[in-house]
Parts: sequence; structure tokens; C-alpha cells
Amino acid sequence: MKVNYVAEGPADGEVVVLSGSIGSNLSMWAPQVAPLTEAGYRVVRYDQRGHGRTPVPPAPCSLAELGGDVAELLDDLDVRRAHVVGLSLGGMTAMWLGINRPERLRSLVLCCTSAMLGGPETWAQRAELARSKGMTAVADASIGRWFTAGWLAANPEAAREYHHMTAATPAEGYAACCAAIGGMDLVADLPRIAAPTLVISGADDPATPPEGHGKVIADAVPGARLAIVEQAAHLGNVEQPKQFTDLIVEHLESAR
Ligand SMILES: O=C(O)CC1=CCC(=O)O1
Repeated sequence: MKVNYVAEGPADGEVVVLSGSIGSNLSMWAPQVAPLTEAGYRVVRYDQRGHGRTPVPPAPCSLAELGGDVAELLDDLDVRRAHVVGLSLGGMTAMWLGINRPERLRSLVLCCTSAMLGGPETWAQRAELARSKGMTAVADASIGRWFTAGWLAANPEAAREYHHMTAATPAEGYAACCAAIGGMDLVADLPRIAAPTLVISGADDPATPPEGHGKVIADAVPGARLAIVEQAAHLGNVEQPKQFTDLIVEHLESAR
């Protein structure tokens, strides 16, 4: 599927693809754009299937389809190899690429993500919530996983914007991506990832806590490093933008 994307930064810079979480759109990466483009990278952020301005797929989708969308985007941009930075569902998409399309990668940064998250029943229930109660109900539940209580209290306007981001996501688009997460189990394939890999976890992330998720990935991917960022819940790149961005830039530079 052709995804909606925005490309910024020097046309001759190494390409960094930013792949987002379920219930988000490409604006979730706003804190990273200026630092990455100023560091000389061509930043390509996109909306996952059924999110933002990317069309809603006709049926539940798979991680292979989400990963295939990135490969197709790289083809369309005439980019052979890119750094891929993904958060949550975006990190799962990035791992799929690392396992199945290694020739397209320069490096991986896997933020607040998991190689196996809950299983089919959990995500079928989430899809059912989206369909039966609507996306405002999904946003009401997600916002407390995305950000710590302290950040929400200190940033009420931004909190409303992120709540709106999820509430405005089409229910069928969200449900389609729930199926991709429910059908995912990448654990056994992690040792096949050869790209230089940085894993970043939020110390306060209730959705993908470092212990059962980021650490599992970093332990299994050859040569991977784990960084745990304090005072960050699930959307750690927003809650602790400087720490996340500094870690990302440092990793991209080390992979040059
Ligand atoms: O449950 C959430 O909202 C957190 C999450 C899990 C996968 C993802 O992309 O976001």
C-alpha cells in the first residue's frame, strides 16, 4: 500500500525512516525532525496503514504488510538502504524489516516496543473496543499508557492534542493494525537481525516495560545495546525528546 509520508532535510543525506505507534500519525515524530535534519539526515516519516492520511485497508493487516509498505516507500523514493527508527508498532515494523529485508537497512532503533505483545485475544479485544465504543474510548485508555501522570499534569494542552490524535484515527484502521500486533511473534527470529541495533525503553512504560520487552529484544539481537530512559512512559520520544533524540543520533552516527 502507498503510505502518506513527509520527507524533510538534505536531499543527499542518509535516509532515516520514522515509523509510529498504533493510534498515532506521523506528527508524533515532530520532536525528532529538526535535530535529525540539522545533523544532515533526510527524514522520512509516514502514517501506518489506516492511520493519519494513509488509507484504511480493506481487512485486518499483518506485520509483513506493514513492513512491505516501508519497502515500497523506499522503492518509490529510490532509496536502497535506510536507517529505520520505530516506536511500538513502528518498532515491530522495523524488526520485521530487520528479519525479512535486511538488505534495505543501514541500522535500526527500536523504541518502546516488543517482539511479542499480548497475543491475538488481547488485540481482538482492543479492536472490539475501537469498533463498539469508538476511538474516544480507545484514546481515553491509551493516554495514560503513553505518558506519565506527571507529564500529563504538566502538559495539558499537548495531552489534549495526543488524545485527539488517537481519537481521530479511523476505528477500522486501528483495528486492522491490532490484528498485526496480535498475530506477531518475532522472538525466535530476533537473532537473525544483522543491522546495528539500538533498543530504547521508557523506565515507566506500562505497555512495553523494559524488563519483559526491550531487554528481551536487546538480549536476542546480536550486538544490540539497550538504553533505558527515566521518566518516560510509552511515547518516550515525546516525553523525553532530548534523551531519545541524542541516543538516536549517536546510534546513527556510529552506524556510518
Ligand atoms: O496500548 C498502547 O496504546 C501502546 C501500544 C502498543 C502497541 C503500540 O503501537 O502502542
